[in-house]
Amino acid sequence: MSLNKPLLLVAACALIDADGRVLMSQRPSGKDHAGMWEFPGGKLETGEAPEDAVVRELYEELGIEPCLRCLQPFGFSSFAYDDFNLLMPLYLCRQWDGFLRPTEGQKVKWVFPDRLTELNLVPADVELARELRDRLPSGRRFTD
Ligand SMILES: Nc1nc2c([nH]c(=O)n2[C@@H]2O[C@H](COP(=O)(O)OP(=O)(O)OP(=O)(O)O)[C@@H](O)[C@H]2O)c(=O)[nH]1
Repeated sequence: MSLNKPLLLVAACALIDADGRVLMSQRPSGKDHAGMWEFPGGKLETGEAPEDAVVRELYEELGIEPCLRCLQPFGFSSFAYDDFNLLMPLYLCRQWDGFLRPTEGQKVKWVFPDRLTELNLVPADVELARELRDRLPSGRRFTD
């Protein structure tokens, strides 16, 4: 049971490129789960809608601007960390303006869906990565 813990609302996004690969971001040193991989995104600000949080966070972290209409709900993670319960919707996005420019010193990489679960993922993302692997085209048919 996960009683008496604060609920943390985070919104995240799986950016998908023309080859069908998903952008993953590595948590920088000094943060919890440093070195582990996660979807770009972040905490909701007070009163903020999850979609607006995704647009804001992607601009802040990666310098790109997804259009609101391009965010497609995919699923969510509900995960009990030691000190909070995480609730995190995940959106898919295939269209954005601007060029990828990680702004917070974080490493990012494009990953084919069938390789996502091989990453050292933050715990709350493991199930979502499996879902993406199973539901997205592998994206490798025309590249191998
Ligand atoms: N952005 C993001 N956060 C995730 C994911 N999965 C997951 O468990 N989290 C957790 O959600 C929490 C909030 O993430 P965040 O990126 O806004 O915050 P942070 O810890 O980097 O701190 P800060 O932005 O306040 O400096 C973190 O504890 C992070 O580990 C994910 O896929 N994306």
